[in-house]
Amino acid sequence: MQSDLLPPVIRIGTRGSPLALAQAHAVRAHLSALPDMAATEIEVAVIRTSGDRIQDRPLSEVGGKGLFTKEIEAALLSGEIDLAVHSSKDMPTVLPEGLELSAFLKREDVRDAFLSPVATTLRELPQGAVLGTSSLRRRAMALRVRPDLQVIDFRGNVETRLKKLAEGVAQATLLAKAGLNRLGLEAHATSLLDTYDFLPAVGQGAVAIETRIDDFRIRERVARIGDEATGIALIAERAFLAVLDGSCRTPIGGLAEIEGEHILFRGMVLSPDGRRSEAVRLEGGIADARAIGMAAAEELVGRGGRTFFGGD
Ligand SMILES: NCc1[nH]cc(CCC(=O)O)c1CC(=O)O
Repeated sequence: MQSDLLPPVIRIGTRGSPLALAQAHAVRAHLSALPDMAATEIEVAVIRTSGDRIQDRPLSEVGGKGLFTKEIEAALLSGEIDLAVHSSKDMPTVLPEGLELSAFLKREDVRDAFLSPVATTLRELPQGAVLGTSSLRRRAMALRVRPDLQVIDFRGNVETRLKKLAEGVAQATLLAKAGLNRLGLEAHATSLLDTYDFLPAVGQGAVAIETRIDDFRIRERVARIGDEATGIALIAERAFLAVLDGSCRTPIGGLAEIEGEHILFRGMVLSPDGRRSEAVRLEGGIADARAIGMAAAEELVGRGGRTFFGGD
């Protein structure tokens, strides 16, 4: 079984933000607990991405999701690193040839958190209050229930956004509860948004592990630390997103919930101002996860037609 042996050192590639590092270290801890990893040293290698460099423009204008993954995926393909750890929600649906998402850690809280020094919930914010968020989905979802809010762009990592909120740049912001939890900052959440009012982003709360498809030794280890229900949910959600992704400027929410052999999928597309929205809900068996995600998206495309997807 010589060929199954790992090199003495393997490298995990990640972005350098505190959240990304926390996620990479969580994967490292899971891997090093595997019985046959005792003799392998696992390093965490920080890779700076274009998304980290571009700080002055809204990301939706400069090219979206791939910006946070391009350099990391190049390092993975070249063998500089052996696996990459990402927030699933930041991953494009199409990966470079030769790479795959082999596993997901057990999903954290999927909900968005509401953070504000002046109100307990989104609904209780004063009339015309300023909400800081750079997410098209959060903007549209918030405006759907509070059309009076003034939404301003709020870039930067989680800590930067908390600082801006403390400085009064905005009266409220929205952040993934999962990210706050992983950073030990959960006490900053004022309240949590119910997924029935406010659908999370596809993949929210799930840490993805990307590997080279032909690297069987690494894939086999990574598969052993993956959570099966999370993987099934992500198949449905990413299939949903892949059908809709034609327009990455469309606000989209999507969530699959797994209960034993059963899957419940809910999805929504919105106009950027939140005035129009279309929701879908489909359920079935987990074996049909991909088909359910795709069917949900096709249903929305059929109903929304040109209104939401690139039409005028
Ligand atoms: N876009 C940044 C990003 N990517 C993943 C998370 C949170 C962690 C997760 O969803 O797993 C965040 C921060 C946020 O949206 O609050």
